[in-house]
Amino acid sequence: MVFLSALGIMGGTFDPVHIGHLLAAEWVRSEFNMDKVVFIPAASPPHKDEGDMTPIEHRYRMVELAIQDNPYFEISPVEKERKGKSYTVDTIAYFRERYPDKDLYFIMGTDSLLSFPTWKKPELLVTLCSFVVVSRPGYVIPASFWEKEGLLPLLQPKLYILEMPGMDISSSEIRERIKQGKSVKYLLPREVEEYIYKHSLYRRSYDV
Ligand SMILES: Nc1ncnc2c1ncn2[C@@H]1O[C@H](COP(=O)(O)OP(=O)(O)OP(=O)(O)O)[C@@H](O)[C@H]1O
Ligand SMILES: O=C(O)c1ccc[n+]([C@@H]2O[C@H](COP(=O)([O-])O)[C@@H](O)[C@H]2O)c1
Repeated sequence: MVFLSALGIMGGTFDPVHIGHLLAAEWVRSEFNMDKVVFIPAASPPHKDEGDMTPIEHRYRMVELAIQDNPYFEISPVEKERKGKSYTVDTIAYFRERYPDKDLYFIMGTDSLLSFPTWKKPELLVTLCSFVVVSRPGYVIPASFWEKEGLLPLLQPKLYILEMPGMDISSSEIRERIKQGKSVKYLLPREVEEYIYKHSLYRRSYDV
């Protein structure tokens, strides 16, 4: 039996999931020799306006379709099923309890790291897992970020910064392109693209 102990957790709004997300998860998995990466679509992302957000059922299904060909990728409904805001500290506490012996790594892009000090209970969160931050075109960590007192000394020992091939892709750009009738081919998996057209996502209000 192979002993595998590192688990990656990739949270996101995934509206829709795209190849930037998938590459980040696979890059980190491979670099850290993780046994799997669990994708967690957030039902109610704390920092995002839910007004025009696609219903979680669609976003969740698109992630299922996107990861189906990668045996190392899984999806969890933990935030889909939880009421209220999808706070990462609650999600990681759940995984910590479920996998007491595993090293947990929360995977995120540089933009997420920059907002990290404003997340719910960041001082508790840093005690529950480590963090892998992947590079993202357009986002740099300013020197002043490292000068913040209080949280940073706690975060830094648990933080890994990883360069990955730059993917200047965002869900918002994909949504905008679809709205304008432009191609999104190769920006996301074909199955996800087909799902979007089949359900007329990003063009009108949605029925689940
Ligand atoms: N192109 C990318 N390169 C690296 N990391 C990314 C990329 N796109 C998203 N991420 C990271 O994936 C996580 C989930 O991102 P999210 O679902 O909000 O996608 P997004 O493309 O940033 O969406 P939106 O454009 O709607 O804000 C975040 O931690 C984010 O930093
Ligand atoms: O817990 C928080 O306070 C918190 C605040 C902002 C973002 N997050 C998480 O960070 C991940 C990326 O967020 P987003 O908004 O870029 O999709 C996702 O899993 C969010 O739930 C978490």
